[in-house]
Amino acid sequence: MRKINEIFYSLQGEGAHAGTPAVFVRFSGCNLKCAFCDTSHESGTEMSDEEIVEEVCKYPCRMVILTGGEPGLWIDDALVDMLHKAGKYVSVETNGTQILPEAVDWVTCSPKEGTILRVKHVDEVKVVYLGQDVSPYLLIEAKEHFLQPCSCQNTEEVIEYIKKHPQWRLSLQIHKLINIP
Ligand SMILES: C[S@@+](CC[C@H](N)C(=O)[O-])C[C@H]1O[C@@H](n2cnc3c(N)ncnc32)[C@H](O)[C@@H]1O
Ligand SMILES: Nc1nc2[nH]cc(C(=O)O)c2c(=O)[nH]1
Ligand code: SF4
Ligand SMILES: [Mg+2]
Repeated sequence: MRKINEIFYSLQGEGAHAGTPAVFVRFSGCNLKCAFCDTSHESGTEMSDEEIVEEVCKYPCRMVILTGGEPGLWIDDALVDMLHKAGKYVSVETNGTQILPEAVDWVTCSPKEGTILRVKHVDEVKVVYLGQDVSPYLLIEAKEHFLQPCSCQNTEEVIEYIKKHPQWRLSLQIHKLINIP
């Protein structure tokens, strides 16, 4: 059984897949307590993998986004295999502190200051920008490196930084701009 905070159908709002319809599976619980975290994930219901997959399959899209909380604490090969057998593409939103199942199709790593990265394979890096030194995160091998404004509040600052450091791309949280989950 796994503790699930919510399962909902929306569009990926962030990063390289922004705009793609996806079912979000939000796991309860995290190993970090980021002051800026925009998600209350502590409450949850225990669900079996069969129940999780059944709920996911109520929606017609292929992409499933495992998030939280920190999904890296809670997911394993068995769940990823079951989602694959149901025909799904499995994407994970992680803070990067945990080793993930290798079969995951897409890893979005959002590293946090003062943590040690244990994730082995990263497809995109997506840093919440608050004026910190983000240059070390360019050394993480990935297809794309995104900076994301914090709660859409410092977009100008992020744009100015990216124009000076064009290795980065802007990730807007479009779901917050268009008021969808
Ligand atoms: C709620 S976290 C859950 C997954 C994982 N714990 C992590 O931090 O990547 C999902 C994404 O939202 C980002 N995020 C959290 N709070 C934010 C905020 N206030 N503004 C912008 N992005 C935020 C995180 O950095 C992460 O990329
Ligand atoms: N629409 C939408 N896109 C998202 N991308 C990552 C999210 C997350 O909380 O992990 C998220 C979210 O909460 N909503
Ligand atoms: S690691 Fe992710 S879920 Fe955990 S507190 Fe930070 S932003 Fe929130
Ligand atoms: Mg979110």
